[in-house]
Amino acid sequence: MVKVLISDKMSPLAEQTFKDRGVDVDFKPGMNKEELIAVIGEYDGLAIRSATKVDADVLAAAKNLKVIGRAGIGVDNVDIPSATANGTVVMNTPFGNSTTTAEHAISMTLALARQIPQASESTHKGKWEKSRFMGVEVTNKKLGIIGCGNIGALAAERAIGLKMKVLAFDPYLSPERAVELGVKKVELDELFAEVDFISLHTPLTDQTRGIIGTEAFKKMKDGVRIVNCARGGLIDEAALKEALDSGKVAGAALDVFEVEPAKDNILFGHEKVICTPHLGASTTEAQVNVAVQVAEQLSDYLLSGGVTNALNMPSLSSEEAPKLKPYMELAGDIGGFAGQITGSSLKSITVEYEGHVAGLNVKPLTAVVLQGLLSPLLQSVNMVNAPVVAKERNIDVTETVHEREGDYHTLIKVTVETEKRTRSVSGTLFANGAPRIVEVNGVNIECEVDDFMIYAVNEDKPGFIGALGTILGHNGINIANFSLGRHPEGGEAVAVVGVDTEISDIVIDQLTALPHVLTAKSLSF
Ligand SMILES: NC(=O)C1=CN([C@@H]2O[C@H](COP(=O)(O)OP(=O)(O)OC[C@H]3O[C@@H](n4cnc5c(N)ncnc54)[C@H](O)[C@@H]3O)[C@@H](O)[C@H]2O)C=CC1
Ligand SMILES: O=C(O)CCC(=O)C(=O)O
Repeated sequence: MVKVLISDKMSPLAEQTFKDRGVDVDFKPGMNKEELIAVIGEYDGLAIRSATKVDADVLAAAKNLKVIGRAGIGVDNVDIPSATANGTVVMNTPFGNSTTTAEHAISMTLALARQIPQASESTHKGKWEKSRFMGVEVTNKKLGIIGCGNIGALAAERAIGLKMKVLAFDPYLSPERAVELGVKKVELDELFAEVDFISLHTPLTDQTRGIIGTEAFKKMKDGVRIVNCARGGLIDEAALKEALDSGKVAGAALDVFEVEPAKDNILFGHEKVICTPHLGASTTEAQVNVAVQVAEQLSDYLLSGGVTNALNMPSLSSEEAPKLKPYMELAGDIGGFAGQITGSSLKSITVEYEGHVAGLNVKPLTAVVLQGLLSPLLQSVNMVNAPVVAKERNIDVTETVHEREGDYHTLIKVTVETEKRTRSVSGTLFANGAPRIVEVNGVNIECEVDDFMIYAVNEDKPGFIGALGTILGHNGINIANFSLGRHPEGGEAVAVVGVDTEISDIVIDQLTALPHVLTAKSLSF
């Protein structure tokens, strides 16, 4: 039975959803790093919110961890490159809390405009300070949205409903989408120069870290108000304090902080700052959404191989997963075959899909081909990290889909180009779903894939098969399958032999020493 750990506070519906799906689940929120490291090895899945930090140390201990699910959007608390290297899929729930977070940003904007938290505190103290809390209207004011994705767009729509004029800076926002939303797409400097309110909605990345800092404040209108319900590191907090003290910024509403949990912060106690403790996603509705979604996504992956909302792997629905299963085996076999017969450094890999397979979701198959191909050459390659590993090594990967049927009703062909030459391996599935290799380097063959195999290329001259059988016999090696093919008579011939035991280097040397043998290799699957 697969086992999952929920290591952050989460709606009880997450635990219930796992149990309903037949997944063994432990709910242990509040563990420190050492406690997590001590137990993580037991689990196949990990469901988290933002408190659990899944760093390289945790992942190094996570020997069985196949999937991490973030019940929420931001995954900056997960070391995705280390997870990828570990073969661990990282998923989030990208829409479950977006409405709630957009509503929080709008609430913070209005609270900032009318100083509601400060006025509330003063009134509770019996001060009745009517003249101290003079506010500003938001109607007809300009709001600058930085990051106009899911939440930014929802916030923009709501601000337009409040009769604000919305400007948006987002390099990935298309002009058409801007028109559809009713926002003016602008460059960042124009946004800074024009707006009365700024609301941040980007992820925290190397490009967005400190996007609001000393230089940005210089470009803003005096009396600007800033709302951050995205991530703490987007604003340089020391620079914000200076801008608030100087009066450049009239107020800031912060849900997120550079260091969280924020128990101590230079902005705490500032009369122009209102704060919430990372409550952007904290509504009953959002927490039910993300808890159920994360439990469903993790269960799907662990039980059926379905991949939804993964950040480091192509998506694969639960309906597609069983259809792809036999192809996964075939793709791994073809990739493994091509990788083992390829000696020198890879320049490019082309994966072609023809016939039935071309109608399926081939992205995960390409990942498995790459895993098979790269595994003989590199250590620690898995289906999740194989595309990244190929890219890091400047290997061009091309995926081509031909809807037409060729000689086979379904075919995967892998062509590998190295510095020295080009090789290819093709395979099909028989009606019973059994994988068959049907072509190697342009030579038609037909062989099953056994655990141990010999691949030999020889000049097509009489006597080779007998000599090969003799060597294997003398070494006590039983032949399970034998497939032969050749280029036009007298050219190169290919022999692929399935055997019952692993082939030693000594046997390979004996085969290579045979007259007319050009190559002999031991393969294992
Ligand atoms: N306070 C809270 O509790 C919550 C905070 N969040 C935060 O909100 C962020 C946004 O969430 P979504 O809108 O769902 O993400 P999203 O991915 O839909 O949108 C992010 C947008 O930022 C844009 N972007 C990326 N780099 C940019 C840059 N350098 N400059 C300007 N725009 C850039 C992207 O093009 C994208 O459109 C999340 O990454 C998360 O950090 C999300 C949920 C709850
Ligand atoms: O889980 C939470 O409360 C925080 C949500 C959040 O920041 C996110 O989804 O990115």
